[in-house]
Amino acid sequence: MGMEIMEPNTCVRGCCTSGTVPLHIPASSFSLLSPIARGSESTVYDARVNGERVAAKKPVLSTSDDLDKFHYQLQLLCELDHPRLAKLVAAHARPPNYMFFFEFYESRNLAEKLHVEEWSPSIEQVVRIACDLAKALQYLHNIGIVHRDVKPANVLLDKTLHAHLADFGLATYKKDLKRVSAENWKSTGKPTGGFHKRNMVGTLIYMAPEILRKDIHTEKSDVYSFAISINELLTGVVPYTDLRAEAQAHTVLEMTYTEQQLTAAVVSEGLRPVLAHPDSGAPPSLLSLIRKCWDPNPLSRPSFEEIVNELNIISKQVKKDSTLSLSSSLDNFETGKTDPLHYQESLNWFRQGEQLARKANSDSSNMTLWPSSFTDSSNYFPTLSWGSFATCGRRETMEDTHFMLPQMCDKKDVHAFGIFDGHRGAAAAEFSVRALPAFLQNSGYTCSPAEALTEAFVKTDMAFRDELLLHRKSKKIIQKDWHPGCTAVTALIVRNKLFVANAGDCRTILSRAGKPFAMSKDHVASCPDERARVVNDGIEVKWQVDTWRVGPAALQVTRSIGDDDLKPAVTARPEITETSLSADDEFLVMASDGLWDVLSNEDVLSIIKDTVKEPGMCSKRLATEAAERGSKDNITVIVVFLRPVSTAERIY
Ligand SMILES: Nc1ncnc2c1ncn2[C@@H]1O[C@H](COP(=O)(O)OP(=O)(O)OP(=O)(O)O)[C@@H](O)[C@H]1O
Ligand SMILES: [Mn+2]
Ligand SMILES: [Mn+2]
Repeated sequence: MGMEIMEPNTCVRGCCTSGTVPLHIPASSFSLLSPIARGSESTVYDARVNGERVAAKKPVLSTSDDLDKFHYQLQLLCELDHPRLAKLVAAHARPPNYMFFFEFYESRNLAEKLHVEEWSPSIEQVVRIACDLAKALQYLHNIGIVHRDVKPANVLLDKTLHAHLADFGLATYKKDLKRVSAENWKSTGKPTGGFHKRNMVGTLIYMAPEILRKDIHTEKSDVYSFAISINELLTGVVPYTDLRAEAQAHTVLEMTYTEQQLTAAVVSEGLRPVLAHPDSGAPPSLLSLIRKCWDPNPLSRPSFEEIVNELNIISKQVKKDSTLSLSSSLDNFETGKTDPLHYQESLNWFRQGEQLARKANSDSSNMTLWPSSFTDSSNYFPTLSWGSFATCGRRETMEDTHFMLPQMCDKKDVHAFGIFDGHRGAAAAEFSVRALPAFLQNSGYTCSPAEALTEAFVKTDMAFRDELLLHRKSKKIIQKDWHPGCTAVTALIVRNKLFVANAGDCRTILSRAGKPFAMSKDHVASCPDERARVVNDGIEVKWQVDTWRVGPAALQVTRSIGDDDLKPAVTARPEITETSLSADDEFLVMASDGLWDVLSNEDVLSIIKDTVKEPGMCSKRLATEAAERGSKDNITVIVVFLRPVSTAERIY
């Protein structure tokens, strides 16, 4: 910044000196613009010094103790010179203005980057930031300084996303800490209350157990905070707040730990934040390093010298892996876009489901789908005609999908129909519409129709979630907290038997002797049984806005395919109903909730009664009616006539 130094370059007391940093720049050379951050002990401003952008940190100085601290910090800052530390470029250390001026780091602090911007760094970026931080701390420790406030909010990122450790408000020479403690022990035989207050500093969730136990801060306490911070960087989750994580964090939330309870759990029960999952793509060596660094025993934690060495090895490994996986993922990936932000949309989920379906059905030649032993023999056989209609309605995007497989596998008495209603995107619905019929067929060679339906739902759900995980790992999906799902209903007719499998709030009804006969029940959180089941499986159900909703995602349905943030409570296991068809059964209507939101079962029957008896026309008429009655959702309808429709009836 090439600033002129005015001699003597000292603070007002003469205790701080520097050969390179001007310590009393004239008031005319700087201006404070807007505040960036307001802490309890200081305010940080966006500022200019000689026209250049800097961050001005103006401490609150209300007591002489505060003034002493300012001088202590300035002395310390004047000694620092390392590229991975926030750089002091000037100071004003004379009344009436006491201020530090730092080089400005454009990409904000790591906490904001993660939790406000929802940045999801690649493993390479994580390792690089970990290296930056470790080097900064290694340097500090080598010159006898402990930082005592290592946390993402004190890690500043520059334009290139390199990290700079900042905030030396609590940094101190180790020798000073030792001296304080020795004095205290000598005079009273025991640390005093005031001593506790002064020394138990930092931010609770990043504090090592020994600090929580009110021991002296050592280099190894910084190592602990470093580990908590790096894990936060890997997971994107603020320590102890993850609603979705199981086990440990769960208990924290459910019991709404107070600070005291959290302290007790960290100190005596060894509670730690949930470690990043290996599926996140984090190399096991990095995870094991984090675990070593947050060991309860400070002496078992590695030093920063060891950490830097280990990170260098990990970094090389990660670079090698990423060049390998990049080339292979490009091979497999045929769509044109290369911007990772668009991967998620450009993934073709229909094709993903289809490819899987092909794999599932590789060796099924000369096997029979549901031999007659699976269904009772009866003289009645329905005569089918079918049609469908699907509309986006007032929504901008279509997240419903459906399939119709009459005469499945060329069996003229086996038919399957299904509707999927996607939420949080169409991915799950697109995947399932291709995968589920394939799984159904595959299980149909060995299982009963009801078992095959259950298997098809469960396997589709698992396959979809595996697929998601895979793409998250390969970074084709980088959006955090994207947990697409879909509800699903499938009707399977095997000879004279009708089986309906349902998970969610699509619905299937039968017109039986002129009356609606429900073949499925809506799985929504407003249904007490379902609500109790979900709560029992560990996910909270709360009344929000207008209805009962499940988990942080505030889902209304209680069963679905996908939604991996709510598994296993929001199960993909369908409820299955079965019935024997007879001459009383006129038609079957299946539809997504866009229809049922505004039409009752009775409405649907009476509309069909008034419509030309052609299933495609009936479906369209129902959807149009629902749209006219104000449905705001996507609407998909399948109508299947189960009896021959006379020409007269057809024309109406
Ligand atoms: N050099 C800088 N460039 C850009 N932003 C900065 C810089 N220094 C500080 N900030 C911003 O101001 C925030 C507060 O800075 P700092 O941590 O130094 O202050 P503090 O008052 O000690 O905060 P606290 O004690 O609450 O952690 C940082 O998290 C960062 O967002
Ligand atoms: Mn800070
Ligand atoms: Mn601070």
